[in-house]
Amino acid sequence: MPALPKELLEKVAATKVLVVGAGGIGCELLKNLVLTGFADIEVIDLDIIDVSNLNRQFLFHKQHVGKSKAAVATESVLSFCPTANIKHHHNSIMSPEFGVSFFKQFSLVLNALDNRAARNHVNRLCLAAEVPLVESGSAGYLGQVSVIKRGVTECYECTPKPAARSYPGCTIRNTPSEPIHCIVWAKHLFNQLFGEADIDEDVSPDMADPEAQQKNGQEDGAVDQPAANGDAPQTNNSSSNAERMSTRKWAIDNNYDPKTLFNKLFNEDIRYLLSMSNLWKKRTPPIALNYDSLPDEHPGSSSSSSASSARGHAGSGIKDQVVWTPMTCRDEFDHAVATLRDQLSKKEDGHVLVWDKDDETAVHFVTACANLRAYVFGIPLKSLFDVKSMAGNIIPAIATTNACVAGMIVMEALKIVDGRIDATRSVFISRLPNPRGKILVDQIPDKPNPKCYVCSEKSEVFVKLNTNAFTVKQLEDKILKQTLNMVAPDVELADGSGTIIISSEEGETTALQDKTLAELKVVDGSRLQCDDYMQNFELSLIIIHCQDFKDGIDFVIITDIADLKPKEADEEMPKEEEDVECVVASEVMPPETVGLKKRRTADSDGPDTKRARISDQMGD
Ligand SMILES: Nc1ncnc2c1ncn2[C@@H]1O[C@H](COP(=O)(O)OP(=O)(O)OP(=O)(O)O)[C@@H](O)[C@H]1O
Ligand SMILES: [Zn+2]
Repeated sequence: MPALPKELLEKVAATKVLVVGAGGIGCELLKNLVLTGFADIEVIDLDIIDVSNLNRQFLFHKQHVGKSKAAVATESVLSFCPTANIKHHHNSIMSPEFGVSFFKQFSLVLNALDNRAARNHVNRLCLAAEVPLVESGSAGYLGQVSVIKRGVTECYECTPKPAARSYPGCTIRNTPSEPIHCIVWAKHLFNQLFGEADIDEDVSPDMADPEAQQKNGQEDGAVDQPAANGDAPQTNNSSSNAERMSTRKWAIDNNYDPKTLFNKLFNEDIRYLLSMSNLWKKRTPPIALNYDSLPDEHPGSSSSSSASSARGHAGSGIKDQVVWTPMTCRDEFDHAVATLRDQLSKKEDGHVLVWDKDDETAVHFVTACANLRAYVFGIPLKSLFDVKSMAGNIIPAIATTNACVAGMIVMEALKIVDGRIDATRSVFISRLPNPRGKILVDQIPDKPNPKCYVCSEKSEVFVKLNTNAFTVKQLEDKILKQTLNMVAPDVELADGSGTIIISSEEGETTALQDKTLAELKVVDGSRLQCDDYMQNFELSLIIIHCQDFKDGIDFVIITDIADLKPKEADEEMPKEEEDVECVVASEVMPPETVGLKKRRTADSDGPDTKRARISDQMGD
């Protein structure tokens, strides 16, 4: 590459840059930046180096495994460019200390992240701090770089991203038909037993399954619990799913005894499913497993040779690519349960294990459970390698793609530093050459979407839900955090009462979280003022009450305000609308009936005070 003009080189050297992420793209990017002449850099990454990173994250070597990515990346870059001024943070960019004032120090932010939550967050902070952002990503052979500048280009959230693929709860809990259904169930089971338990990730038979309840002779929803299930851990077998008992509590009460757990999961629950006869009218019914008599050969195979090699994890194939026999799965299950139980017992009170595709025991647990379930339902079994890649949603990372993306980031960064934002482009690496023979395709960045609830002037979102059933906690978790990507929302009724229903201060609104919205006077047409001080982001949420939700869907977000809004009357409710941009399916838990309790007003202790409190703690 020809040397940069002197004037640009000077600008480059004087530019303060933030690199977010020191993984596959981030390592290449840091190396490129210093070689280009950038000399004032801060880098942040929350992770430590894993052995699996070494094949493509070339700033890291074997001796660095277990150390901070940000620290080692900095050290490695300084070893070949000792004059650079690089500061590192071993932390998440979503931590409160990296707020708008932190972002304002930089002339440029470069993302090298791998997840949507962090990308959304950085997008919002760059918009708030008015710092240009270069966003990037890679997936196998595909790569992409785009420039985001407030008021000039579209932001990361101007175009809704497709929802992550999810599977209907009934399929996962009652009628799996593909290996992925069993893998999802096994990951949910890991969380129920050892991790952050989520009510939407229940693993026990679902009596509310509409198919099971079809009136057809006997109503399956009304069958008596089979005797073997009488002391079932997750006694959610009423059609309302109202009486849930914690799977975790049951497991603890049984000291995580692997055989007891096995019997419950792969025998008693399966016999219970079998009693829901409607489910098996057109499907092959599952088989309940017996802990003491499992085959040591693969389903359908008459020889046990492959089985014995699999059990010892030896044989000619690569160890992780051997498919375990049902008996090996049981042994692996026993071992993994015992190990995870020990790991959990060493945690401080209230702390749990976190599923990680790079944690060997966690992957062994999921592989064993997924395969035992697959065996129960006559679904093909998968190797540890396959389960790991399916459970981790892994598209193999390719070092050369990351290298190209990192190069493309620097090219766009140089245009920004040179004051030529109009010359920036969105650049894509495609899999096959286009008709003009190009693999790298660029396009002029799109303009901001005037309807974007993140970067447009009017941040309004409509949400349809059943105010009599939807709880405050569900509003916070499913809508504000999981769907609208807020991190620490404060929510106030915009009816002049100043009632705060959700506070980002821990414990402040805990007493309200199980109340339904209707109980807090949030009804059809209510407007909620939502504020995330960490993202400097405000949003009006307008509630549309809707009683009839089906198929496990319990709310619908509508962001296309213009089509919904009657021309004159702001307060009038929008009509039914098909322009739905996001649907999240889950079950609705029956609400508790408790009375309305008014909270403090914004004047007395509003989000502004909170912001000040946080900066006090930081000492700035
Ligand atoms: N909130 C965050 N704050 C700071 N760094 C983050 C955050 N979220 C993700 N990262 C970092 O972004 C980097 C993304 O890099 P990459 O896509 O190569 O992921 P990886 O974890 O290194 O690899 P793989 O996921 O394939 O094992 C990771 O190092 C990750 O730790
Ligand atoms: Zn936008």
